Amino acid sequence: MKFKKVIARFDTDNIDLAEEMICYIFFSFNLKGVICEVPIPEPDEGFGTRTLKNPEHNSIIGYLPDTDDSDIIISKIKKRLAELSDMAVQVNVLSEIVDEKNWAHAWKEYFNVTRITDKIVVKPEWKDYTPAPGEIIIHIDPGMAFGTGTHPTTSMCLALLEEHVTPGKTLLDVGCGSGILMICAAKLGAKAMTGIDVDPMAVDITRQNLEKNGIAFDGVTLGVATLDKTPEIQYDIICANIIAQVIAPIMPDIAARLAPDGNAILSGIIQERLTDIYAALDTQDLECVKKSTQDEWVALVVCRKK
Ligand SMILES: C[S@@+](CC[C@H](N)C(=O)[O-])C[C@H]1O[C@@H](n2cnc3c(N)ncnc32)[C@H](O)[C@@H]1O
Repeated sequence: MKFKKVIARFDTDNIDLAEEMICYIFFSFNLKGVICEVPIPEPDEGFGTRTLKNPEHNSIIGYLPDTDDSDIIISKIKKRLAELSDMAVQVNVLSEIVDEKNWAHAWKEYFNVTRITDKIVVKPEWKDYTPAPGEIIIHIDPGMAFGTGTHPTTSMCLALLEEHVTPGKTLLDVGCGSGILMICAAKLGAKAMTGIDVDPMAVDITRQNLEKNGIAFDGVTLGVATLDKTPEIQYDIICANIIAQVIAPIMPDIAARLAPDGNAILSGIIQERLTDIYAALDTQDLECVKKSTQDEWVALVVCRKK
């Protein structure tokens, strides 16, 4: 099958805000395999055996099946992206036709072994890494789904999972992407886990990655669904690494599934949207007990008000 690769190359002083806005527009047009490419410093020496290729530009890339409608969709995307100039984000959109087999692996050259904490390391399947005693290695092949651990929103969630998951805890991951958070939780001892995503490809990739990491499937439920269509079971930990515009409206559904002493880890939030999230927490009698930040991104740990 052929796809249209859509590249939004952008220039701005606020890269995180631009990433969030462009990803939101890409998701709203149902683009698949959305990745953010921004120039980053070289990884620590000794991580992996190959040199990372650093992108030259800030770009968000996504894919659309190449159908009769794809050019119309791209022109609508261009129109929405042009409106970002009001927020001092200049976007230039390029598109090209690619074969699925070519693009599905193109991003791999940017993904290296990534240390998240002293204990947690994310390792792409095709890289070498010898674990130190006691390290948790997350083997990941995100395929077309989001979640390599290199993005601040994911790495903050992984670090917060290390603080909150103890053996036997139950977990719900809203927007499981590559399954990276579920794998981390399972390796920290979580037992019953549910992962949902609106993207069927992400759910497939999560299933494959759980298998690659030797995570037993009894106690694991995966589904292509939104949270309101997911059974109202209570979980000790709920993760939602999406974006603030998605998280704030589903706060009642999150609250309904949070165990009395449970914690929700909310990520994918940029500083500018924090007040929307705090307002949504308030309506559900939830409060923030920890705030992590990396660049412009924020991840919150929330619980019921005591
Ligand atoms: C930023 S990625 C996070 C992936 C992974 N959990 C991580 O932390 O790296 C967000 C994921 O949420 C999914 N998503 C977007 N809106 C959603 C919604 N309303 N309900 C469930 N999943 C959603 C996307 O398809 C995507 O896979």
